[in-house]
Amino acid sequence: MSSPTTPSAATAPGDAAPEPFGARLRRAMDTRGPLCVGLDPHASLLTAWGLADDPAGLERFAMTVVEALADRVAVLKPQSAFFERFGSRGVAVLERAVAAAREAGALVLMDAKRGDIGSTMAAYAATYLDRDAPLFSDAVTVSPFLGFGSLRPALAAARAAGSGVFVLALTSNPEGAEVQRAVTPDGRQVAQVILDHIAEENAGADPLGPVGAVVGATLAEAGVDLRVGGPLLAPGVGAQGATPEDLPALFGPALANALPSVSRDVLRHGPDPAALRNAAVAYADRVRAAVAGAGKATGNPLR
Ligand SMILES: O=C(O)c1cc(=O)[nH]c(=O)n1[C@@H]1O[C@H](COP(=O)(O)O)[C@@H](O)[C@H]1O
Repeated sequence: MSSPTTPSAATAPGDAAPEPFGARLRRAMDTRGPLCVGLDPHASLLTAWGLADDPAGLERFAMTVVEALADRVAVLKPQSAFFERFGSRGVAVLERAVAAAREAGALVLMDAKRGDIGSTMAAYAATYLDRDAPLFSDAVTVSPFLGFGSLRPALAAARAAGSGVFVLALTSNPEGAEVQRAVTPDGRQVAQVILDHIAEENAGADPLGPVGAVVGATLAEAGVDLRVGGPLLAPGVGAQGATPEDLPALFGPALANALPSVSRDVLRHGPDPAALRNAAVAYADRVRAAVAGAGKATGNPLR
């Protein structure tokens, strides 16, 4: 995570077709380190940073994080709710933060967790995955609990734009299990059904498909097959108790595609940009070491 690079550029010079998200993400993870930092402007963090809990404080917070980290972390993940709570002025800050982060070379994963019937999903897709939309992002989180098929408009829009979609599968919160671990009539867990759909979407993609899964780093065990051919966003590192060292046991043969995500445990180091950077670099280094250590232990290069 040392050398500032520009993996977010979706279109290669002289090439009209956008470069697929999976290729851009793989490059970003390899060059910058496999880490996502969440941009979650909690009211308590604004206060701790000496900022007012208002749109001006929000803008200062968001831009400080973007300026400190977007030229070196692989992925920045703004959590939309923390911006939406300020209404249109908060959404305007989100637009500026997304544009500035992409400009600085980070891939922006919009954490919006959208999910609805297909025709409404198409509007969400237009919001985040249309290249001309004010909130256009490199990827967006979506919820499959109205049925995986309801996500089709987002999956199609992502492919067309060279963007990605991260589908909730096994979330980091303990309450998720009652739905996600439920067993379907064919004997699979709901989470496995979702993961199987994702794998189908990514079939044949190299190095990574555009459809990721969200798998909480807090889980004691996976209990499902995580080899979906796409990235595995792993929130829950830091404030929710998971560590980079937990990742090899949880992800097993899918470890190379894991993208751990940390929000509060990096953000609490602000507003000093150097302290924010050091916290992110330390996490990226620990993830790299955990992945490399697992590769040595198994004789598998985990690539
Ligand atoms: O999709 C997510 O990012 C997500 C999925 C999940 O299972 N658990 C989870 O915590 N998240 C998000 O990841 C972030 C975690 O923040 P911290 O606990 O502060 O690191 C929040 O923005 C959550 O909304």
